[in-house]
Amino acid sequence: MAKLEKLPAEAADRALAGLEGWTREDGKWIAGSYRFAGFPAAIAFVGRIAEIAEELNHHPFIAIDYKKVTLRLTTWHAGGLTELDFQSAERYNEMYRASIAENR
Ligand SMILES: C[C@H](O)[C@H](O)[C@H]1CNC2=NC(N)=NC(=O)C2=N1
Repeated sequence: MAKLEKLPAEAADRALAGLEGWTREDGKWIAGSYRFAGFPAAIAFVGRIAEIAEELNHHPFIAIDYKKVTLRLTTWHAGGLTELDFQSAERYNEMYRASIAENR
């Protein structure tokens, strides 16, 4: 399936089942939150999100709430969820897991 082709609902639900910690907000968005030791760590993570978003040319909505960062993803051009949303979310999960491992 082309990366920017809107996924049918059941395909999106299947992709979501394999994506730890993310939920669907409505038919068009997925959302995931990450918690950090403090505000500086949250901001550092946002900087790394920006690098991945630029690499993928796929940009999340980012909410920073002190030690918590919430990302929301949709594919504007497709008017809903595409594989790129799930691939992006998986990259952010991988980056978060690595950042937690680093700080042990
Ligand atoms: C021109 C540029 O490739 C497009 O505007 C990209 C940029 N980042 C994007 N981000 C997201 N979330 N959806 C898009 O459709 C999208 N399109």
